[in-house]
Amino acid sequence: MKVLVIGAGNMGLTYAEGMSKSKLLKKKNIMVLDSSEEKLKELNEMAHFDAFKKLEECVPQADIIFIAVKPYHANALFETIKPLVHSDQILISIMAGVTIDAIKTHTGLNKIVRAMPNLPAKVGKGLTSYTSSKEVSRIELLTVESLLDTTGKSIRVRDENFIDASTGISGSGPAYVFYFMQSMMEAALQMGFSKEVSSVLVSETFTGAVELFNQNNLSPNSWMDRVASKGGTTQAALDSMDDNNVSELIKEAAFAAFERAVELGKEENYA
Ligand SMILES: NC(=O)C1=CN([C@@H]2O[C@H](COP(=O)(O)OP(=O)(O)OC[C@H]3O[C@@H](n4cnc5c(N)ncnc54)[C@H](OP(=O)(O)O)[C@@H]3O)[C@@H](O)[C@H]2O)C=CC1
Ligand SMILES: O=C(O)[C@@H]1CCC=N1
Repeated sequence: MKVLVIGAGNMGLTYAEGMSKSKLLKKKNIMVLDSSEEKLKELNEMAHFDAFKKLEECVPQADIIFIAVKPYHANALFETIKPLVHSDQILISIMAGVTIDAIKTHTGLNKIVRAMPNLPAKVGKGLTSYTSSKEVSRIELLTVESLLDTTGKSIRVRDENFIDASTGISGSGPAYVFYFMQSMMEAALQMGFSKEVSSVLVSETFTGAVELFNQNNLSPNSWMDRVASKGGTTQAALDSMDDNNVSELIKEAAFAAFERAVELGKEENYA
């Protein structure tokens, strides 16, 4: 089996590296293509897969084509690969918003997997949701799943609406966590801690809290209760968040990402 990754940015390169480390595929069976000259130079220096510049040299020999370019590059790319593809190929897209129907129409392919990963894939802690067109067989889906799992965990969802929804939760979600971390680090700096100490205070707090959550069967609300003493410091912070409607604002933000994913799919030029 040969896999071609098109677009060697944050996510594409992460998947190519995940697949190569997993030993699922030999080096000669992982092909990576990027349009940027600078990126190609980097790719050529990496020993664990073959780098390509021209689509015609790699698209026809791929069994699985993994598309990891930005949505606004999708249409131009689809147009160029259309004459090079053949109906047995499976196309996996991780592009936000780009629908299975649009991919079918613009590439002529029918075996489509739409997936939504997230950036922790870079350290093997990614979460990828995926769904597929009916033309992808069960056995093919198992192969796809094993490829997605090379960067962390995967979850199969019922339909594309849940891909857009998971974009609002897990796909964009790491940025919400970083937003929270950034604010806490700024508060620590204002309290007089150095940058280094602020960073340790905040990152260890996040790591520890997530570890507690993962190792037990309690809801975040129950954990909040265990941190907060009646009339104490945590309650003062939680009251301040409630007074400022922070919970509702976070939900609104997640829905804004979800709605943007749906909207991107309708625009079809993904601008
Ligand atoms: N970043 C994230 O956290 C997540 C991203 N995604 C999705 O993943 C996709 C990729 O995002 P990300 O990795 O961040 O993007 P990047 O910009 O990091 O990577 C995309 C790469 O593709 C190259 N490229 C553009 N057009 C073509 C083309 N026609 N042929 C080959 N290569 C091309 C780009 O080159 P150049 O820079 O020269 O344009 C760039 O190197 C997006 O569609 C996004 O929606 C999904 C979940 C999470
Ligand atoms: O911001 C974006 O559109 C992409 C999809 C999810 C994360 N990054």
